[in-house]
Amino acid sequence: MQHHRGDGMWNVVVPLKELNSAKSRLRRGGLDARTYARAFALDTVAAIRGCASVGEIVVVTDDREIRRALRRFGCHFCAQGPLPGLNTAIRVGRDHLRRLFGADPCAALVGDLPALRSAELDDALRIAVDTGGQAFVTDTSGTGTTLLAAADPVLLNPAFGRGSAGLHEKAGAVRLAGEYPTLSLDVDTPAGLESAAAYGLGVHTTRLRQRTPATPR
Ligand SMILES: Nc1nc2c(ncn2[C@@H]2O[C@H](COP(=O)(O)OP(=O)(O)OP(=O)(O)O)[C@@H](O)[C@H]2O)c(=O)[nH]1
Ligand SMILES: C[C@H](OP(=O)(O)O)C(=O)O
Repeated sequence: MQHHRGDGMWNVVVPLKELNSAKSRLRRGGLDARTYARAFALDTVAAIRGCASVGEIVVVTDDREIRRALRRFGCHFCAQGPLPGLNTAIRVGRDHLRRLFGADPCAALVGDLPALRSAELDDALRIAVDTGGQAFVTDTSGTGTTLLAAADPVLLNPAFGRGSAGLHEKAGAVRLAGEYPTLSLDVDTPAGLESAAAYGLGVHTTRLRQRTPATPR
């Protein structure tokens, strides 16, 4: 077992698709999806890194540019491996963290939360640890999931995708009922980007949005 930042702290998995295929709904909305996906990843991981309760971060991606861009945050990196899909990626990250760091609590976050505030994630993780099992935060629609956390990493069993909130709940995960406006705000569409901007985007997405036209094609 290696030394790490803080025994008992949360370790976090962030799955990130290859930039060329990421954020197809933004692309269909006329935005430069590749560049936005990269900025979202940077802002999401910067906010996670800013959490007092987070120890290690593992990013699961096959994208070399993302790895290069995120190196500054001291992340670990895993390749997706032979099997496709978001849940596979999260399981790969979870297992990597368990191998390296043992039984510390483990959370998975989507990588498209450009307005995420560290204090909000810290709050959610503090409540999640008390559940003793799995806990989750929904997206703004209430049907998707942005955070799945497990006090014991063996219990982290991701079912992300359409209707994931219901699936996580059915599996016994506790729906965190607090106010998590920036943790809930995964950006999939140009309208989602505008909602996130109302809360205050991270620096990378802010800069990009200032450079690119505000009105989608
Ligand atoms: N490593 C990995 N990450 C994934 C995969 N699918 C989705 N993700 C990541 O999971 C998070 C949530 O994904 P989505 O909201 O579906 O985002 P997306 O797939 O980029 O967007 P759409 O193309 O519009 O569905 C984002 O951080 C994605 O980069 C996958 O197959 N592998
Ligand atoms: C990852 C997925 O979200 P979406 O693809 O709808 O953003 C989910 O909510 O589990």
